[in-house]
Amino acid sequence: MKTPGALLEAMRETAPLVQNITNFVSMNVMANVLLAAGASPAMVHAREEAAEFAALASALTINIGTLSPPWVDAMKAAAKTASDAGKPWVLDPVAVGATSYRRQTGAELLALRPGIVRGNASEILALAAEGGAGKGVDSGDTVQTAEAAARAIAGETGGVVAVTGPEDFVTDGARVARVDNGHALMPKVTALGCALTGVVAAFASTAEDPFEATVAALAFYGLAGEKAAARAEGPGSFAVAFLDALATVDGATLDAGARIA
Ligand SMILES: Nc1ncnc2c1ncn2[C@@H]1O[C@H](COP(=O)(O)OP(=O)(O)O)[C@@H](O)[C@H]1O
Ligand SMILES: Cc1ncsc1CCOP(=O)(O)O
Ligand SMILES: [Mg+2]
Repeated sequence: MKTPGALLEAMRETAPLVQNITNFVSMNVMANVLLAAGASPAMVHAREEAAEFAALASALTINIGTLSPPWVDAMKAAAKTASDAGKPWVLDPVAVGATSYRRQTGAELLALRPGIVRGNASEILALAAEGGAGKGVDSGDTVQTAEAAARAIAGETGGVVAVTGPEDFVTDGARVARVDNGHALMPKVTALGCALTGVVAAFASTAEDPFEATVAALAFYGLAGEKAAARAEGPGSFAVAFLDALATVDGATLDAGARIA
């Protein structure tokens, strides 16, 4: 078993190319977060090229935050290419419970068996068809309430499911972990969940075990949030300090600061 810090260093050594089919809100934030963390982001979503690009990338993220039919076609084609090539793809089911179109698309993407799903508690509940009290993109449920839903999704996909919030929960159906890093300012900056999904993909692209990769990515991200909050006066200065912290946290710092149970 590798430590979270070793997985961070391994990711940085290759600076993996992470393709993101993501929402308009998140594109800039996510690209900057991935660069600061040590990966190489590319936002490529056109139906005409998304699958071709997925063959080049080391990992793929699919985010339904601002979906529309041509994008969903591209998501499915890219997901299939990544799966066929044995590359990790991570689903971020943004606001999946809000509308019937999102519920249907979420179910179709889940049927393509993402290696990792990362969402907030309301999204994981809705993706498992267990309701959820989401308010648009924001969670209205506790992480604990969504643990059974996460296990059910992992059983369905054979992959890893991460539920994020004040304390994150990760399962692959057999193993479970809880990550207690993070700060309450994180949900006050838009797209930090989306950007986290990219960081999870980056870790997964260079780790052998997607469960360990997910846990390490969550601890890294949460620890950077804690370090940024110590310097911030509010969400604005936090957002800037967070990028700096992502670039500054190294393997040894991560192993010393990770709170994983
Ligand atoms: N109240 C909180 N305290 C500490 N960390 C949090 C809190 N809420 C969210 N986080 C962290 O923020 C990051 C994004 O998670 P989350 O807000 O659940 O995603 P989303 O933006 O998709 O809803 C994760 O690293 C999570 O651990
Ligand atoms: C505000 C908003 N609206 C559609 S997608 C999006 C961004 C959601 O980002 P996150 O899930 O990381 O909070
Ligand atoms: Mg989100």
